[in-house]
Amino acid sequence: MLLDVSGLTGLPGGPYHFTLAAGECVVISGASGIGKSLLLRMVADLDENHGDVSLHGVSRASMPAPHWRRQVIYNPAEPGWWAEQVRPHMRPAEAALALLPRLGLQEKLLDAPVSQLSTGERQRMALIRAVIREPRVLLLDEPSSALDEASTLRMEALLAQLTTTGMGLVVVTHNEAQARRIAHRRYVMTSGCLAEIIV
Ligand SMILES: Nc1ncnc2c1ncn2[C@@H]1O[C@H](COP(=O)(O)OP(=O)(O)OP(=O)(O)O)[C@@H](O)[C@H]1O
Repeated sequence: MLLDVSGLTGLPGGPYHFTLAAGECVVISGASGIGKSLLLRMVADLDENHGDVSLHGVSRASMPAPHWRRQVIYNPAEPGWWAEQVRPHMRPAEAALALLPRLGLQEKLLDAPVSQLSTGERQRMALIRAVIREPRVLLLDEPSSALDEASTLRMEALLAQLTTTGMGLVVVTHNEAQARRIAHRRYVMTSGCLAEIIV
């Protein structure tokens, strides 16, 4: 199993259990405020949490936190940026250049200040920023919340291609049509547990 989450507890409650295979896209949905973002943050080890989380059978507890976070990347709906321009965030830059047109973004945006990008442009740039780091698992929190339909479909096509490389995706979305399009398996989060639903 690529990712195995067992008995995970923390601020949103729990214990939560779920699995993710290599090349799989798992969608998590649930009521607003139930704790989906906090769950993803716990998996990425960004907030205090307890439980067993492993990657390819290797326990998260056995590796330094930065090593875990390079392999399991959390991408929030409204990502943070640490430099003024877009380009310094893009390493390696060549990989970013190749992905820009896939998401309908112009190359000149790399040299724009982050603050001048539209919300949807920032959201797509942040996805590229995460993808080019080649994580084994990408945790995506409402990745198309700021996107129009055409951009959403382009983003979904990229996600599908990523799964063919073996990357595992966990996607939180409120968009039911999107969940049906992209999910290999689905969970619904209710207070205290994740229930797998048949797709
Ligand atoms: N750092 C925090 N400390 C305390 N409570 C928090 C913290 N962050 C979030 N919460 C609360 O925890 C609950 C779950 O938040 P979370 O953002 O995970 O919900 P969500 O399921 O992702 O919601 P949505 O679908 O609206 O994005 C909310 O009631 C939120 O106010």
